Amino acid sequence: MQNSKQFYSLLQFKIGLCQLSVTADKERNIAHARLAIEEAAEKGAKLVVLPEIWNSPYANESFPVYAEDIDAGVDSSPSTAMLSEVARSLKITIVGGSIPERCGDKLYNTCCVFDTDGKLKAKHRKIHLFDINIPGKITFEESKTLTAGETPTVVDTDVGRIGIGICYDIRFQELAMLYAARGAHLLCYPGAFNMTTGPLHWELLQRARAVDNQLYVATCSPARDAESGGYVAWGHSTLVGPFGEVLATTEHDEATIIAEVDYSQMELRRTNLPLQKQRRGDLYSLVDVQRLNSQ
Ligand SMILES: NC(=O)CCC(=O)C(=O)O
Repeated sequence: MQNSKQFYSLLQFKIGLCQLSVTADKERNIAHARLAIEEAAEKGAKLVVLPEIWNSPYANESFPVYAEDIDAGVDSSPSTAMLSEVARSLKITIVGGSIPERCGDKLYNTCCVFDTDGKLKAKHRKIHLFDINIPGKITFEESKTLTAGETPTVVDTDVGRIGIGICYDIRFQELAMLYAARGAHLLCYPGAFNMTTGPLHWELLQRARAVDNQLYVATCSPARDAESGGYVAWGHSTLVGPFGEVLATTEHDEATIIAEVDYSQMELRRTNLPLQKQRRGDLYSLVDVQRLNSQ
């Protein structure tokens, strides 16, 4: 594995995926997320992942109301202040799901990663906005309120090199390939798939990203809320291993998954099936794909 031991200390560790219930009460959501993180850490998790949009309802009307100015510091961002504080006090790494972020006159769907000192290590703004129209089933346009991020995010942490995507980002295999090429061990996708595409695509996409790139994939969804009349999330937060195997998953209710990540499995699978060496870059490359797509 590329330069692995140079920057992270844990080859094997427990990951916690907190599939949280989310309400319209932001203060409650923050306190609730904190309790779930503490519970996961108590059970031994060294890395905790939260869902997409965990401090606010997932709705275009809510994003501007719940948005926080992350760059302006802890006073203007109670959600990230909590994440930073809890990461520092528990000495864990947190992939902080996502929250609506305000920056100037723009809004983003943003994931913050905190290290064991509580420092903000990375900020990923969702690159591919979720604009979908399946008549009679689901219509949603994130682009009505949100702006797309411009930067892929790979971050070195105590628990390995992590590539970050948010929900719809998982549909774009080139992003995962780029992360793998940059030496990521684990891809984390906080995500809130829906009741139409979720049953068919959610697990399929995770397993595809994992097996194609021979690395770990972790996803974390909000728990399903079918009563409030808002967006209904599919749930099913999951950890997939580098052989495409589902290592841990759950249904749609609130739950915390604790599961084991072991990077030696990546080495094993890459030895079993040396895809990176066998790839015929002389016959095809991402540059060719981009060129053909734009013709
Ligand atoms: N929040 C999202 O990006 C949802 C993505 C989704 O449901 C899909 O089908 O893709």
